[in-house]
Amino acid sequence: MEVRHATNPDELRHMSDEEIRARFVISDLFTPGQVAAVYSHEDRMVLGGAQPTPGTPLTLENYPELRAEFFCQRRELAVTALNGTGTVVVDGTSFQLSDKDALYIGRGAREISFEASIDGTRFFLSSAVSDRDYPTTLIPAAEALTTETGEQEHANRRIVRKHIHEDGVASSQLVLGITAPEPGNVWNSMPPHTHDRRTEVYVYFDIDEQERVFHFMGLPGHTRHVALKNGDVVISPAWSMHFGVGTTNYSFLWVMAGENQSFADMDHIAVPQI
Ligand SMILES: O=C(O)C(=O)C[C@H](O)C(=O)CO
Repeated sequence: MEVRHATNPDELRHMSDEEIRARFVISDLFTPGQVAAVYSHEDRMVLGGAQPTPGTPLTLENYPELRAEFFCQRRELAVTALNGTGTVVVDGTSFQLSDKDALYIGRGAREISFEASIDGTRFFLSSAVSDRDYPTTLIPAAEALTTETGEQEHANRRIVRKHIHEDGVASSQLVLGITAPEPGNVWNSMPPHTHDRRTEVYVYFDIDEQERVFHFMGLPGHTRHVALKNGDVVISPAWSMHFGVGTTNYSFLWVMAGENQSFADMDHIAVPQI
């Protein structure tokens, strides 16, 4: 498993475009027939992708970097179907996931495998260290806590769906949801914000091959951007703003881990300060 180190905000200003991508962007999580994972020292999150081909299940391995007896020995894990339909089997119990459903898997689960019902099914994996055993629970997209935010005149009207959150399925650290700008709207997470108590990771998806999302990061007054394609992941350290604009409509999964689980605990940055 690749290991990514944590970053000091002062470093970002001096990093080349290539160094920024190498530190914060993960572009190769989804390969047919494989599970891939990256360990980030930002709040010790593990981010992964599983893309099984129908008829050939994949198993989550116990990566040596974890120095654990099994992956979830000290960790909780969220598995989200970005696209497609499939089954996640946890210690012999099967959970059916379709488009944008999430499965919370509590600490202590030993055997985890992924099966696809259709070609192109992609499961995104996000994991954080857990201090308790919470029950494994399926959160269908239709049961996510759904709110609408933003304004058409700012091209940022969007639907925010919260799957794992403070008032929903219990977890130790993970908070997870999926946001989709409404048709004709392209900006996300505006006005920008930081939350010094949590790392946040975005996965952009539902994007055609010829389109891109430009994702901004950094401190107010010192932003950098990365151009992202379908399935790309970007890590935002707790100190970093995180917002983006697409050349088209798109969806993104966001997942946080850290000191607290309070979605509202954020510091907004006014647009002129960006
Ligand atoms: O579009 C939005 O606004 C979001 O989805 C915000 C993310 O959930 C986020 O960055 C929470 O910190």
